[in-house]
Amino acid sequence: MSAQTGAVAPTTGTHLHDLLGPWVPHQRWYPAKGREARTEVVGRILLPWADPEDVRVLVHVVRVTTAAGGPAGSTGHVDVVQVPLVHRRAPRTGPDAAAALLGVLTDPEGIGWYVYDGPHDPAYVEALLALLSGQIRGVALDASGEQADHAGTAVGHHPAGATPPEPGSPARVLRGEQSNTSIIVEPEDGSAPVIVKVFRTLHPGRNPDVEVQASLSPAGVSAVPALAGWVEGAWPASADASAPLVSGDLAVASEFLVGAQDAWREATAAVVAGTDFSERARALGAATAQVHAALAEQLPSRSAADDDARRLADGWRQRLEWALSEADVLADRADALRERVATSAALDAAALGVLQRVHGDYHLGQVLDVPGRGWVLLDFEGEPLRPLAERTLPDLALRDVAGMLRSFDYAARQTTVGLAEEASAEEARAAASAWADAARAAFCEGYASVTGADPREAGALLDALELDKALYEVVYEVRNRPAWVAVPLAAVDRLLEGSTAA
Ligand SMILES: Nc1ncnc2c1ncn2[C@@H]1O[C@H](COP(=O)(O)OP(=O)(O)O)[C@@H](O)[C@H]1O
Ligand SMILES: O=P(O)(O)O[C@H]1O[C@H](CO)[C@@H](O[C@H]2O[C@H](CO)[C@@H](O)[C@H](O)[C@H]2O)[C@H](O)[C@H]1O
Repeated sequence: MSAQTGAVAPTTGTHLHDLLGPWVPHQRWYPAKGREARTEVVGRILLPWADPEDVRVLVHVVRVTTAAGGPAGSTGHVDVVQVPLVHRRAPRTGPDAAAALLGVLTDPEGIGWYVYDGPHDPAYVEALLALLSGQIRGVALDASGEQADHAGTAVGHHPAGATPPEPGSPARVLRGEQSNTSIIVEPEDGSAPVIVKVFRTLHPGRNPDVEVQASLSPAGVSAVPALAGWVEGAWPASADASAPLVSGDLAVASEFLVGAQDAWREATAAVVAGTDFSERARALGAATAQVHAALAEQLPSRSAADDDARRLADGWRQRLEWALSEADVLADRADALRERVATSAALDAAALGVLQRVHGDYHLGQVLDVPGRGWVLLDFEGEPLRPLAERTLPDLALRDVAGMLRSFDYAARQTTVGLAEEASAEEARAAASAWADAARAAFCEGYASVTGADPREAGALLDALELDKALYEVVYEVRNRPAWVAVPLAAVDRLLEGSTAA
C-alpha cells in the first residue's frame, strides 16, 4: 500500500525491458496485478532538462496487455501506463536513492546507466516543474533513441495567475495508498505549495480531474482544490513505427492543502475510539450536495431519457458479468445476483431525474478536512477500473451518495476483518454496524439539508447503486487487498437479503 518504489532488488540488463520486466509488476499502480500480462514500451518522451551526457529524464509509455483466462475466466485487455525514469551515468546518493534504483542498463556502446524511478529522482521532478511553467517541452524519441518527427509530445499549461513552483523546489513523493503517484512541492520562496499527480494509467482525451478543477475553481468553489497546472502528452498507439499518436493528460498540479487530514483517517479513528461521527458526516453530506450543484451548473447536465435508463441498466448487467468473471468468490451468488440486477434494471427514465457530471469514485479517502475551510473533495477521475469515456458521461449524483455510504460501511467494518468467531468479536461487529448506520443516516440528512430531498427516498435505486459499487469493490479487493474482500462481500450479501440503506 504505497506509492513509493516497490521493494525489488536492482537488476542489470542491456535492454530497458530487462529492468522494467521484474520491476513494473510490483508497483502499486500496476494495472494487471496477479494476472498474466505482457509489457511493451511503445513510446519515449525525453524531457530535455538535465545534461543529456550524464542524466536523461525519460517518460516511457508502456502497454500492459493482460491475458484472457485466469481462475475466473476474465477477459483480456490493454492498459497504457506512464513510467517516468531517470537514467544516470553515475549512481545517485541520498536517503531514498537505493530504494528508487531499478538497476543498471548497459547501452550498445557499453556505457552503464543507473536507472531510477522518476518521481523519486530530483531530475524528473525538476523537469516536471519546468514543463508546468513552460520552460521546456518534451521531445519524442524513436526506437533508436533519435528524435522522432512527432511534434508536441509533452507540453505543460497553467491557468492565468497561477505560478508553478520553480524547478529545484523541495519535493517529496506522497506515501500512501494511491492509484497514481503524487509529488508534493513546497517552495522555499514563499510561493504556494502544489501537489502534482502523475497519472499512471493514461487515457486519450482530457483527464476529468483537470477538467473538473478547471471548471470549478474559477467559479469560486472552495470545496475543490484550485488548479495549478497540467501536462498534456502524445504517445504512439502501439510499438509499430507508423502508429498514430494518441494524446491525453500526463499530470495535474493542484494547490496543496496544508495541514489537511483525510476523512478516511478521521472516520476510522472515530470507529476505533467509539466516537460518534454524525456531525462530521452531516457536514460532508452538505458539502457533497454543494459540489454536485456546482458540477451541474458548470458542466453538461440534462434530464434522463429512455436511452440513459437502458445504458444504466446495461451498465449494471455488464458490471455484474465482469465482476463474476474477475472474482470467483462471487460464483456461489451468481444466480441471486443476476436475479437482483434484472429486477433493478427494469428502470423508468422519469425515476432517474437529472443526469450530470459526478465524482464517480467517491469515498472517504477522496475528501480532506482542511483547517478553516471544511471538507474539500479530491480526485474527479472516476473509478480507475472503468473506461475513461464512460466515466465522463452525465450520470446520477446518487451514484456518489452510494459510494460514500459504502465508504462509511468500509470504515466501520474493516476494523473487524480477521476477528475470530467469539463473543467479543460479535460485540465489535455490532458496534461497527451501529457506527456505520449512524454515519450513513447523518450523511443523507446533510445532503438533504442542501437539496431538500433525502437520498434515502430513492430506495431501490440507491440500493442498486450500492450493489453495483460493492461488486466493483469485490474486484478491486481481489486484485489489490485480498484480505479485505470480506468487507464488500458482506455488503453484497446484505444487499441481496434486503435494503441496507440507512
Ligand atoms: N490538493 C491536495 N492537498 C493535500 N493533499 C492532497 C491533495 N490532493 C491529494 N492529496 C492527498 O493525496 C491522496 C491521493 O490523491 P488522489 O487524487 O486521490 O490520488 P489517486 O487518484 O492516485 O488515488 C489523497 O488521499 C490526499 O491525501
Ligand atoms: O485509488 P482511488 O482513490 O481512485 O480508488 C480506488 O482505491 C480505493 C482504496 O484506496 C477504493 O476504495 C475502497 O476502499 C476504501 C477504503 O480504503 C473505501 O473507503 C471505499 O469505500 C472503497 O470503495 C476505490 O474503490 C478504488 O477505486
